[in-house]
Amino acid sequence: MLKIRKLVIGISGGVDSAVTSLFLKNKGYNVEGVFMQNWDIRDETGVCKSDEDYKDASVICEKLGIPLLRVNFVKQYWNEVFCDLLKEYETGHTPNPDVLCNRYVKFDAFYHYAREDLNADAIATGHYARTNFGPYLEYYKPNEDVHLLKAMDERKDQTLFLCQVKQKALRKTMFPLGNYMKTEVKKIAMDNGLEEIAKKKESMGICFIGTRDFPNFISEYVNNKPGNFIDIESGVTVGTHKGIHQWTLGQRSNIEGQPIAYFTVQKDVKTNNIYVARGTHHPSLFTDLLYTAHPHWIHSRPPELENGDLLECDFKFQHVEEFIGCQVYESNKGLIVLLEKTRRAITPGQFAVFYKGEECLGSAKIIQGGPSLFTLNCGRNVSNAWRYKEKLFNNFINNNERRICTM
Ligand SMILES: Nc1ncnc2c1ncn2[C@@H]1O[C@H](COP(=O)(O)OP(=O)(O)OP(=O)(O)O)[C@@H](O)[C@H]1O
Repeated sequence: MLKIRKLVIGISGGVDSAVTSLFLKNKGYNVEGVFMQNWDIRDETGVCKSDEDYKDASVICEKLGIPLLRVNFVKQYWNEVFCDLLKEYETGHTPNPDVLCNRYVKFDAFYHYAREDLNADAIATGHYARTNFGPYLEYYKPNEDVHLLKAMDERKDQTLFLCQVKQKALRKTMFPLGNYMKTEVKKIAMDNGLEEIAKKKESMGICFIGTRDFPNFISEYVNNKPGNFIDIESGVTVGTHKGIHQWTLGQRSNIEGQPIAYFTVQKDVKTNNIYVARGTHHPSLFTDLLYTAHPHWIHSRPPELENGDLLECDFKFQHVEEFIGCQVYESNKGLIVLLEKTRRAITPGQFAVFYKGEECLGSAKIIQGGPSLFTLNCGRNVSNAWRYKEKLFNNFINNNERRICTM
């Protein structure tokens, strides 16, 4: 067990951290709140959402009798999260800033600030996640590493966003909401004088965009480089666009003057061309293979990989989607992941997140999707195409080539 003389909680002004604070206060901890300011640019209406959230955080803390500090992490957010985001968009990828914000800001800058500047023994957040050290670190072991576990509320589970967090901070973090359903949390807030906070609209999407549409926002930071939309089947140019950073894989490409619904399939950074396909279920959008960069394992490298075997586990790369079984093979450039079923729009820049049962093992950034059903089917019938790909994969594994294969 960890002796806790002081605990610092991240208070965002939302219902989850409000109820987390209430729980901690009721348990008698010496609690101090920190509101992190990660972004200080006003949106086009002159509003800085951070000011409104800080006001709510102050109301919560006043009600619960918790001192609150407003701490500026704008520099860390800009350098570690936003610059990476711009770089990713410039190279045609679609990043996940929430994952990086957790890794570099909440579970690094904030953690170190709490530990070193505020002398806290541990931190707490309102994330829906669990660890094997327990919601209040009651099973903390000084000589053991911690495992990250899914939340009880599977719909709200936020382990996907915590998939790059480092051991050091995770070992000393409490997630008091891990065993609660979101509906229960809202009810607790309502029953404890936090009605206004409970009714507050949940923040959706990337916090700093404000009410602007995404293409307008991103064009303020990334230079437009016009290119063509090319029909992947016919090779015919069907329209033009202002830049590959404005489009993401699987997204409907609203091509001017085109009555047909086209969807983004592939981007070519060299030519700025975007390949599009007709219909949201077009086979060029589906693959069951992907390549990633080097992984980050939350606890330790899985024993299967240590032994040079395939790791069988579950995969997910978006919060809303279902888990899917997969086989993971490690190469010297990263991971090669073969999915049990095809998945739509495997998007470079997003994180492939791996689970075994209730445990989130870790994650790796997707570099590239494998050949699509459309590519495989060119000149072959479907079952032949599957056999062909299986052969490629098996050859690859059997030859134990320690390089990324380019199929
Ligand atoms: N600006 C912030 N300042 C301090 N802590 C924060 C801030 N933003 C998020 N957090 C912490 O991270 C947790 C998860 O935040 P996130 O925005 O991902 O989820 P959320 O469900 O909207 O949380 P909440 O309802 O508390 O706003 C919060 O509960 C809080 O503890």
